[in-house]
Amino acid sequence: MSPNNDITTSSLQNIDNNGPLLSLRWAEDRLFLLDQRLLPEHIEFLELTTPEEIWDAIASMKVRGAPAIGISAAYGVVLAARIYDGEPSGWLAHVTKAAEYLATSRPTAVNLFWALNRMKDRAALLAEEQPEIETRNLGLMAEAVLIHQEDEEVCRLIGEHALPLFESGMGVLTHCNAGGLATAKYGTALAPFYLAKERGIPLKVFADETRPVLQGARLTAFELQQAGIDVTLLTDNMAAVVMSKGWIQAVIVGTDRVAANGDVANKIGTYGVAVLAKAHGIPFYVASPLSTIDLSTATGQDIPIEERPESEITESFGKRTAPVGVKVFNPAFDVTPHEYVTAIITEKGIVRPPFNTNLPALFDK
Ligand SMILES: CSC[C@@H](O)[C@@H](O)C(=O)COP(=O)(O)O
Repeated sequence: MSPNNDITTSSLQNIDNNGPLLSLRWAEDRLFLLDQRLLPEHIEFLELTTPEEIWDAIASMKVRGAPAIGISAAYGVVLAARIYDGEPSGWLAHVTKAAEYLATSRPTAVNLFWALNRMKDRAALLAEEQPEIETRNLGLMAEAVLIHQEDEEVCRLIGEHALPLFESGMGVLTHCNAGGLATAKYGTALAPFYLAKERGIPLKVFADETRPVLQGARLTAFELQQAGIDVTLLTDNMAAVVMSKGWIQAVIVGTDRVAANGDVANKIGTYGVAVLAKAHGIPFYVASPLSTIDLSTATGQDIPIEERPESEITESFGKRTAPVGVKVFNPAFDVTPHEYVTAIITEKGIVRPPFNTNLPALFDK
């Protein structure tokens, strides 16, 4: 069934003809979450009302992409607080425990911990200043909404800073999905493509399909096509050939965590793309909100890399595609060493090497 035949009433409210499909929406005391596992075949929104449901949606990648999982987890804390029916003296411990539980859903994207820390800090202040549980819960709600709204603005700014890097007619390769679906709106790596479209600047986007769970094919190709952006889908092993043909003038990807020295964790396969870009003299850009920069992690070697179930590799296209019992290695992310990164584009502007001094400077401004 084509996606357009399958759009439900609730999803229609999320489609704005000039922009991307929104992956998250808070309404009616619940989180409406676009189930990204079902794309591009079905556009279906889940209605989540408990922290356990949010934990499961993050762990099973119904919601994915660093900023989107941070926002979802923040709403998870709101839902946990609303369930609390004890004395005001136990409220903070309950909320903190819920945040710690939500933090166990996925290990690599630092936005998850960043958002949960913000919620915990807010909860601590509210517990100090507000005697009423209801007022505290409203305060937590306001913080989650702020995290959500700020992300949209941050993504738009990343797009504004990145756009001048791309000239009219350029071919730009991206890996995984760092688009509107992975964020509140616009995305990080895909934000300049939306702005280019708005301003009539033609770009040719090449999307790697991104094995094993195909975020490039299912999500990036889908959302760019929906927005009328010129996108060509490639399998991951075609990146070298399109670069050698001279079709790619830049690479831009998102990230799950940037270490203090500029090493970048992103979807498995990103490192290979960066090495290929260097071999072909093509700039390799990383779009990253400040919330994804983790100065407390010294280098990429210190970033925890999630390993996902073997079935993501042994079962594809709805059937078994590898022998039963074969050994499998399935890391969800890799680390691109900073020497392959031409620049990191943030909401505060473009950061170039040396990253170990230029990244901390971003937080002083
Ligand atoms: C703006 S999203 C940045 C990253 O989170 C994205 O590139 C990515 O690697 C997502 O991985 P996923 O496993 O789909 O959550």
